[in-house]
Amino acid sequence: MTALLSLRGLHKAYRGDAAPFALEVPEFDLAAGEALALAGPSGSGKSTLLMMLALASPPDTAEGFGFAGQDVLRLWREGRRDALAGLRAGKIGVVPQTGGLLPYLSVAGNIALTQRIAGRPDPARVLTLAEELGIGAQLGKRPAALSVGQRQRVAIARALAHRPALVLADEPTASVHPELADAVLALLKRECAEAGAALLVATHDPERAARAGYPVLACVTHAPGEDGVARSVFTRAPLAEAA
Ligand SMILES: Nc1ncnc2c1ncn2[C@@H]1O[C@H](COP(=O)(O)OP(=O)(O)OP(=O)(O)O)[C@@H](O)[C@H]1O
Repeated sequence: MTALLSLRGLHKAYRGDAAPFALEVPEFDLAAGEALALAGPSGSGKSTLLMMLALASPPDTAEGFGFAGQDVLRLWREGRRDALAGLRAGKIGVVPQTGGLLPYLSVAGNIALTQRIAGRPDPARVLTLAEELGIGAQLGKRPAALSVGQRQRVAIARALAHRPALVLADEPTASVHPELADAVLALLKRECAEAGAALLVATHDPERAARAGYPVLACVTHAPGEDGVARSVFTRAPLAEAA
């Protein structure tokens, strides 16, 4: 199995405040089409990791950062922000923790946004995703006229609309009613599986993720040591390369 995403020796720290924090990822591979939940308590670095995987912020140091056949580390080193933005727009879908929908666009416009940015308009897919996610009747509305759970499903549809290779969801059930949370997680997993997209879901609720069928990778957290830095480590054995 070849890795879609491959991280080696990645390190990111926030030092400038009263509670310095460092994230370490010694090894981490994710295969195309694979789903995984990243679990850790609040402040353990899940969002920090997802933002690096979304190519929105660089690691401080790393030995390797490969994604979709690209050397992301080199792109950051060479300041190739255009290439990073193109990779992000074409191959990554993000479901934010809350919000993120554009209030002046309709539901249909919001879902189609990732297609527009990727340069791959596909109105039929917007309709299909909306139907599958149970928001087909809401396409003409603005986000403000939707329930919180419906908005979350619009964000999921938008993250999938341009057929990304990788979907990153940051606590996608955080603002959803507990009764709906299991369904949202299952639905996200099913939609990604059908689309062949790899999926990483950050969660502080590993039991819920496991119930929805996700393998769970829990981070190891270390309280501040003598240097005052709290550390989190996310690690996972590398994938064996296909013969
Ligand atoms: N821009 C920043 N500047 C300084 N420190 C930051 C910054 N962003 C995050 N941190 C710190 O990094 C640590 C990890 O934060 P992060 O948001 O990644 O955790 P999380 O696991 O996603 O938390 P939550 O579950 O509450 O969303 C926290 O201690 C946080 O205060």
